[in-house]
Amino acid sequence: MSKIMYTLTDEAPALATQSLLPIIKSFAGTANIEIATKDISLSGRILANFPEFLREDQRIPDDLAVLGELAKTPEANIIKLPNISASIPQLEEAIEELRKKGYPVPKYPDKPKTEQERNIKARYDKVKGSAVNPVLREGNSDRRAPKPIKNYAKMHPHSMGAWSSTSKTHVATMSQGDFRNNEKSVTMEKNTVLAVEFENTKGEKSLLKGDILVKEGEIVDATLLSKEALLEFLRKQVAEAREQGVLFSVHLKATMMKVSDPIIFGHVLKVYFSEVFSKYGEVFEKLRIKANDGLESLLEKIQQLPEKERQQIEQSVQESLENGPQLAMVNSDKGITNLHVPSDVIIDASMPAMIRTSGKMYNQEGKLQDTKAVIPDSSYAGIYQATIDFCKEHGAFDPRTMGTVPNVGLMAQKAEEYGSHDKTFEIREKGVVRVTDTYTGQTLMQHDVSEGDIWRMCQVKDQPVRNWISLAVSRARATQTPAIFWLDRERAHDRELIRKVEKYLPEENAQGLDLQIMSPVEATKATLKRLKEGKDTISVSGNVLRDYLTDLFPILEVGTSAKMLSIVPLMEGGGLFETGAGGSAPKHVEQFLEEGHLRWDSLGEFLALAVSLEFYSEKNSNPAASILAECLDTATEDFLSDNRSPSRKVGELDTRGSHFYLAWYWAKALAGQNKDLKLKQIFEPVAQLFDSKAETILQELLDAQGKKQDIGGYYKPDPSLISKAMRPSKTLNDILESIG
Ligand SMILES: NC(=O)C1=CN([C@@H]2O[C@H](COP(=O)(O)OP(=O)(O)OC[C@H]3O[C@@H](n4cnc5c(N)ncnc54)[C@H](OP(=O)(O)O)[C@@H]3O)[C@@H](O)[C@H]2O)C=CC1
Ligand SMILES: O=C(O)CCC(=O)C(=O)O
Ligand SMILES: [Mg+2]
Repeated sequence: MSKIMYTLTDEAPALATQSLLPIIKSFAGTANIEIATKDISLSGRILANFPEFLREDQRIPDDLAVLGELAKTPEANIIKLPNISASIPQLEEAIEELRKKGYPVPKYPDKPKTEQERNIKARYDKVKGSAVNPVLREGNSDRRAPKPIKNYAKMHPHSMGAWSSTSKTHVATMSQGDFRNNEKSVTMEKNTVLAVEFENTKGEKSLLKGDILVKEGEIVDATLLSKEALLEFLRKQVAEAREQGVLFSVHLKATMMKVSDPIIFGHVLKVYFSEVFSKYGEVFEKLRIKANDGLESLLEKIQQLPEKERQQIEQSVQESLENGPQLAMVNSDKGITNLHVPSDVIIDASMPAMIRTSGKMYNQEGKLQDTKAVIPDSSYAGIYQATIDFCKEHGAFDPRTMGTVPNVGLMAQKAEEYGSHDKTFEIREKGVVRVTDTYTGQTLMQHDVSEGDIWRMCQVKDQPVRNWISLAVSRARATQTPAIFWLDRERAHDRELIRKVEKYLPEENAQGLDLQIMSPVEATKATLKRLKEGKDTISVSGNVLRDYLTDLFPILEVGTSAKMLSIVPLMEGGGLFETGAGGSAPKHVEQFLEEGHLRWDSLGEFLALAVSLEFYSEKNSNPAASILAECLDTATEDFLSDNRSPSRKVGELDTRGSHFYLAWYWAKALAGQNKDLKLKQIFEPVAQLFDSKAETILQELLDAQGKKQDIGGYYKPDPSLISKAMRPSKTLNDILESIG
């Protein structure tokens, strides 16, 4: 019998799991469904990758690899919660914590010298950044706001900052020398093997990457971001932000684009703090300070210096901050700027949050201010400027009346930019990079490059593209909603993709459907206009826009992407059910540790579980699973209409209390249905117990708040401590224990 796999991840979702999973297990058990857990947390991934450093009893299986294999089978039924996509500083912190706990995993060798160090670094590089999603996503993405969620937002609109037509907020993006403008793209005519080679000005050749297997019909792109053009652009933006009196902010995806974007982030830091780096560059070199890791890491590492030298550098940093444009802040109270940590400001969440907040970000005084949002590469930056322009002209959106924008996203098999990490290179010297066909020796694409340029190659296979087109058509048909393919005829890669859309669409049953192709900027304008009028439009997009749009629209429409239904129909027939499109919200953990109040909203988990149970029912001919799913959906609707989501404030309902309400409503729905009398019989007494004990349970849960929590770690907390912290109601635990 197949199982439902529930993932153990990090931070707030991992905490929430401690309280929600026992409920899920008790309920699912009544229909003989086994819920198994798989550890894909950052610490779990580290431990699984270094068995030879660990004692026998410390070793753990590589659960991510197991799930990755499972995802390629029709049996897969995986509920995937958000996990940390670690930046280098996060990875180093996690390693440090594990070592302190007696797990002797190696340190991260940032400049490996020996063969062994290179091997260790390669293994860590597999763990860092977005290391989980690409492995599990063996299908394309279908993300949408379910009806009850939209209805809830209409009834209880979240706050939306007003927009002024005089807002100075804008996006700054490159007009030449960036990935978009240098892109070349080809579609493979047959299966073959490619290589990426570099030739310097002396004619010396070296292999950057060989053995790249490509299939017939696969689209392959190559492009580069010129360091010179980037630096010139950044210098101009820093100066301009100061003149314009707006905040300076940079929005990247240093987590997911784990090779290119930390380098770009490092350049931003070096340009903003150019005087600091020109004065103390050599000291930094000695201390192994890397601009890519951010200002916080720099300030930490200079602590090793003698006091006087350290103070001089701190003084110089302070002067740069005073002389430069004001930086947008991540946390004004603590003085954490946009440039402190590369993973603090992540574009998919940060730009929508800014747009929702009147186009403003926080300044050093903790006040909201207009900002220059620097998004160096121009491939997708235009959608945000178009949204800002729309809000300046028409004012903020109104959640009570606006439509919805579901997304069908191309992402299977490491599609496009998100699969480029092993083919991204920071160029060492002037020369040429070529993509060649190993069999014929033919050069498919080539670029002149200079020292520091970031060159990359991306791939997308034909089968995922066909599947994506099919999925778009089936969503458009199922909902009778117009769909727009966000593809840019001015971009080399998109032109190849458009050829496929034009070729495969006629093979689909697309008659009578409104399907169009528009450039991202045009698509944004058309979609926003309809959205404002209360009309729905499906966005059909590539992988990066999938990521951006599935935060942008949900955050505007329903206040957060955590409430999205996020389904990945796996290409081999299994199902991957992601929870929300949001991440793991580190600040939620901070609040929990300080005040014993967790405000993680598990709506994404509830929605994912319902579709997973439904899928289970079909796959295993288990009608009881379908009843559980149906009643869970009813419970979720009641949960929403009674407003049982966690509050932000200590002393009010938190994640644990919200889980209790879900269990209560779910039991009531199961007791109230008449399709499965066995389930009815089981849940009638449970519902009665919940009715009579609700007050006690809620009080027990409330009593647990208001004090500091010790969970014995951040990346690898102590399981018994988190379980104790997240399950403080004995009454509730006993009832759950008694079910079935
Ligand atoms: N699929 C995945 O595995 C993903 C993982 N990540 C990872 O998550 C971490 C944080 O990323 P970040 O970009 O800050 O994005 P997050 O989505 O974690 O946070 C953005 C904001 O969204 C709100 N939010 C999101 N989900 C919930 C929820 N369930 N309950 C309540 N509020 C929620 C919070 O805003 P507010 O406080 O205003 O309520 C939060 O601060 C990183 O480590 C990143 O790598 C990020 C995206 C996806
Ligand atoms: O994998 C990641 O790092 C983030 C994924 C993400 O943001 C998304 O899929 O929406
Ligand atoms: Mg995202």
